[in-house]
Amino acid sequence: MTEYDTNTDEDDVFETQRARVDDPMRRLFGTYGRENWKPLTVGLTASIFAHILALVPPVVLGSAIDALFGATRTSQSFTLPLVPNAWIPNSSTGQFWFSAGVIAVTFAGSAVSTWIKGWGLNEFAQSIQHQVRVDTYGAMQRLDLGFFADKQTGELMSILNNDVNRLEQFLNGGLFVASMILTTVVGVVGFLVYLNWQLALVTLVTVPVVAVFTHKFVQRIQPMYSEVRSTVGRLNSRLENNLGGIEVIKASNAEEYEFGRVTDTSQEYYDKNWKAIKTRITFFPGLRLTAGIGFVVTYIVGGLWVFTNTAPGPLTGTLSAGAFVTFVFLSQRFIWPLAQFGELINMYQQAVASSERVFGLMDEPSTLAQGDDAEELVVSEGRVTYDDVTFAYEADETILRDVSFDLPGGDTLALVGPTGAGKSTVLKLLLRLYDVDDGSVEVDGQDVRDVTLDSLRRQVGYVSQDTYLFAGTVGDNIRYGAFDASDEDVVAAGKAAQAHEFIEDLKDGYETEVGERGVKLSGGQKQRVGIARVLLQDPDVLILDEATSDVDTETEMRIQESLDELVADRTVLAIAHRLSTVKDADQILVLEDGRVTERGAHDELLEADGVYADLWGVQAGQIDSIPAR
Ligand SMILES: Nc1ncnc2c1ncn2[C@@H]1O[C@H](COP(=O)(O)OP(=O)(O)OP(=O)(O)O)[C@@H](O)[C@H]1O
Repeated sequence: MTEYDTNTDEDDVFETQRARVDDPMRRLFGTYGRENWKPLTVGLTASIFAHILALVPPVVLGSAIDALFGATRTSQSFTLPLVPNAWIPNSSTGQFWFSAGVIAVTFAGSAVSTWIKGWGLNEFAQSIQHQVRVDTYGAMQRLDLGFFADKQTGELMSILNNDVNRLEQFLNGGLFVASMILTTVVGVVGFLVYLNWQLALVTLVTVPVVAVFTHKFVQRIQPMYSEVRSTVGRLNSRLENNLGGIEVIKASNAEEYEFGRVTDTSQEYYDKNWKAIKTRITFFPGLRLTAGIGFVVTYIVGGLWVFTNTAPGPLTGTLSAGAFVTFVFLSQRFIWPLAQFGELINMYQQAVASSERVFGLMDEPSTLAQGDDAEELVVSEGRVTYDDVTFAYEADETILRDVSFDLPGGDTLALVGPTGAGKSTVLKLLLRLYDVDDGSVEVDGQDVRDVTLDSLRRQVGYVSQDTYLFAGTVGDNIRYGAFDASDEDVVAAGKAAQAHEFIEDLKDGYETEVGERGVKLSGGQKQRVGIARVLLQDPDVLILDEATSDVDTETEMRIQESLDELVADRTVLAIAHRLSTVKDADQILVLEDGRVTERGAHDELLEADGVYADLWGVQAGQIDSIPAR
């Protein structure tokens, strides 16, 4: 019995998703199974065939003992169940070679069938695994950011990995075990009853013992596995957090502290797992003992029967030596499949839980679904209009209230305001990462909710404060989003973003790997790669979340130059931290607690002597802190 999977079922954060799925196994087989019925049929047929063939040698041996190897061999002719007598040679020597041939052919047939079974069931399970994973990822990728804000990456990864893999395990291993149980138990028990129903009853005495023993074992070990699974979860998140925060650990000189925490969590896993292992390793000897008792009882009863030539106790009739040998051999064959029954039930339950999570995620509705009548966004001028926009992330916590502005094409809007005022939120609504609760956001008179997401995001570019780079080359990262761009275009974008020089200085130029999340580049370099990326996309409207991070004066200048190149001739909405961006903006909007409290051009706002004048004073170094108002 294998150790069960290491995913947590308890405290399931996907409770809501799971609850909405009815009969997930029917859906799994109905949707994905149906498409892959050919390898399934081939695999199951071959599996059943292989198991039946494996039962043949003991049967042939039994017949051979009675007809060929005993002292009385002339009195009984060699026969085989289901084989016409006409096929069997008349002479004893012929019969001997015939029986040897049948056994050899059976083994060869069993080997070929096992190979075909392996091919069929693996092909079936792997194809479904692939299709389910890709479909789940596709569905997940379409969800809005609110969903991702609520769920941890590790939790979603566990669906895409553990749950999908668990389905594969069930579809391959589970179906194999099911076919084995069915064929072997039905085949063996049927044949034993056919051979001698009375001795069969004696042999089958072990069946309830195996069933009870297995049931008790599963009952005991299940909670232990649950504990193991949750400690694995804790260990994983500890390691994930530590590796992600390795810089902070080093900078805070917390290596020893973290080493201790990892050691404790790992020790906890060790203890729980060892407890489960101790129980698990008693199961197999216990099963062997039960099988042994069955063997001994069958041997004694059957042996006495043959030995004394009289039916022992209340039993009646005769038993030949050959039937006895077949009996003893076959009686061992159904113990193991029976013991696997508990495992099968367990695998099935796990597969149900996994497919509920997988399908639940697939069915998660996106609140940003695009309507069937969504049209392409056609940008002519690039005018951006917010009309009384109200928005909340959580139902009862309004973040933006009645935000309105009208930004003519080609103009720049600077959003300023204290931290948490809602500046980023305003911009996210233009990209339609979230939908407004009230009011509207329009580009050239088209509501962003009425256009296709694809056309919107193609024409509205976004430079974030912290450029996310994907593992890959610098060139790949610049090309991201404009995948067909030529090498020349990529270099031109690099040059325009003032990034060409440093890229050329890298080991392999544009082919240099940037490492995970671009760790091999500095903050300023990453930003310029991000700007080159957006330059290549050439959007009409640009969202700019300026970085606050301190960079040296030269980098600052370079970034400014690349930004100048970027914002030229585009409509720009910026969260501005650079004095120049704010000062030169056509409109400045001061946001406080989700409301627009001041608006106008730089000089007008300075004159008004409000919050903006204070913010400006602090930034420009004219005053030390914002005075209380
Ligand atoms: N995904 C989210 N779910 C719930 N609340 C959020 C989410 N994102 C932001 N908020 C909240 O919305 C408010 C506005 O956040 P926002 O990021 O728009 O502010 P900001 O003005 O851009 O701040 P900063 O200048 O610090 O970046 C904050 O109170 C924040 O806690």
